[in-house]
Amino acid sequence: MSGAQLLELENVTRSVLLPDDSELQILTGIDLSVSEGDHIAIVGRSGTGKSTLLNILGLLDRPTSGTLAWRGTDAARLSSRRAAAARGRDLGFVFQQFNLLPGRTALENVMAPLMYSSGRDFWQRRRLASEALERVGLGSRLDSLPQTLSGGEQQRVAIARALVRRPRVVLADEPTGALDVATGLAVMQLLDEATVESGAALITITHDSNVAALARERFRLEGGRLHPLVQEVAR
Ligand SMILES: Nc1ncnc2c1ncn2[C@@H]1O[C@H](COP(=O)(O)OP(=O)(O)OP(=O)(O)O)[C@@H](O)[C@H]1O
Repeated sequence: MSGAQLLELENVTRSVLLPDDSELQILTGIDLSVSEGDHIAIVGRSGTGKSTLLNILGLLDRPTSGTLAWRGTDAARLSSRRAAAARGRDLGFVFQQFNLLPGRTALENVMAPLMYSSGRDFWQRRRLASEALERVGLGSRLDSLPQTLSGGEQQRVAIARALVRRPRVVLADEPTGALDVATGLAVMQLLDEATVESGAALITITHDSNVAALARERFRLEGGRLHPLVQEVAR
């Protein structure tokens, strides 16, 4: 069952001005409600605006029109300080290419987001990071460097890093895109379980319908809008 509402998009559009002064309409009317415990998958062909939508959901970009509310407050009214705090603490990101710091151990990578926190999160960063790595099954690889880990293991480090501050929403952009099918599904299952366990909402952007099938709500982004997707995958 869904918990408190976190993000709400109403009739959100996003367009950009091209060099010839014409306007490219990328998103034409997005309605989406995201609550605690949700797992939403958004699929769509290349160039349909998935990254554009993810940037808006991650408070990195603003809609051209329509409203985006973050925990009941219109994001346009959030001070830049509150928006930055939400991005740092309440939103976790997982990327296709893992984006781990090379030359830093798994533990140091997961501790990195806690370096900017205060209180318990800062002082207990080593313990919190090692617990997060244990949760993703990497308790024995704390001192491993990313280049000595497999792709699936690197993505699990990235998941531990995304979850270590206990975000309210995790945004995953093609999280299985650099992994083989079996590893990708295992990583996705882990990401789903870990977010459910921490009570966060998970939004997965993917072009892989098997990955999308793990989500509890699915949409296809097409023509600048989200269309509910019925289960269409046999596994
Ligand atoms: N700042 C910009 N200026 C011009 N065009 C842009 C800009 N941002 C996005 N676009 C265009 O808008 C469309 C949607 O881009 P977006 O990156 O959101 O798509 P996507 O679905 O994430 O694609 P992919 O799956 O290939 O990453 C693309 O055609 C892109 O070229």
